[in-house]
Amino acid sequence: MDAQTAHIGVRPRYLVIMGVSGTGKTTIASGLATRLGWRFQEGDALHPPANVEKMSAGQPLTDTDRAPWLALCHEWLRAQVEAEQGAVLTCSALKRAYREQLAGEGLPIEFVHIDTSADALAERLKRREGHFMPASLLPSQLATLEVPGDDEPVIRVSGEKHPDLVLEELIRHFQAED
Ligand SMILES: Nc1ncnc2c1ncn2[C@@H]1O[C@H](COP(=O)(O)OP(=O)(O)O)[C@@H](O)[C@H]1O
Ligand SMILES: O=C(O)[C@H](O)[C@@H](O)[C@H](O)[C@H](O)COP(=O)(O)O
Repeated sequence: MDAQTAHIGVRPRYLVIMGVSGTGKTTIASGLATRLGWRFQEGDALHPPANVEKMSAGQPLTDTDRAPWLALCHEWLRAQVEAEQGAVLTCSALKRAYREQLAGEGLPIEFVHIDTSADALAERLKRREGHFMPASLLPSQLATLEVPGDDEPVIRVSGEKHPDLVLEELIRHFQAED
């Protein structure tokens, strides 16, 4: 545990910040990593180029498209667990089977599901600049999402509060559990 983490009083965790496009994964994950001194990986950056081309062209990914991406996400998580270094990954992790793949080999992964209304998401994606994901893919993202069940290791937060409030809520949750 480094000085910053010790100060906040949160033990290292291995988090996947999940949810549909535009829900705030990057915003929350990068904020957590900065505040807690943990490693951060943008899951979008692990997509094979063919996946990015497909999404950019407005086509939803299939299970087959996602398989190599999820494998890379899993590898990144495994390396962080081996290093015993707190870590935060963004990954939509839309289906239960994807979450099982991410946490495979018994990794102690926790998912943070950011839930945001379809209307707010559509508005955000329309306004977001410099990202390959078009707003037109939102309906397929929402249709594909399998909301994590109570039997899954998930922390649920609303993505409609200010990001600073979401970060405070999560850090308080971690402090209370440690
Ligand atoms: N809680 C929030 N309230 C309002 N806007 C937000 C919030 N979280 C993120 N945003 C904005 O919404 C857009 C999508 O956020 P982003 O973090 O890129 O989501 P994701 O990584 O899930 O696609 C960005 O323009 C971001 O600034
Ligand atoms: O599984 C998928 O269909 C994609 O991975 C998708 O869920 C993801 O959301 C994109 O990578 C867009 O990136 P943002 O989520 O950052 O908008």
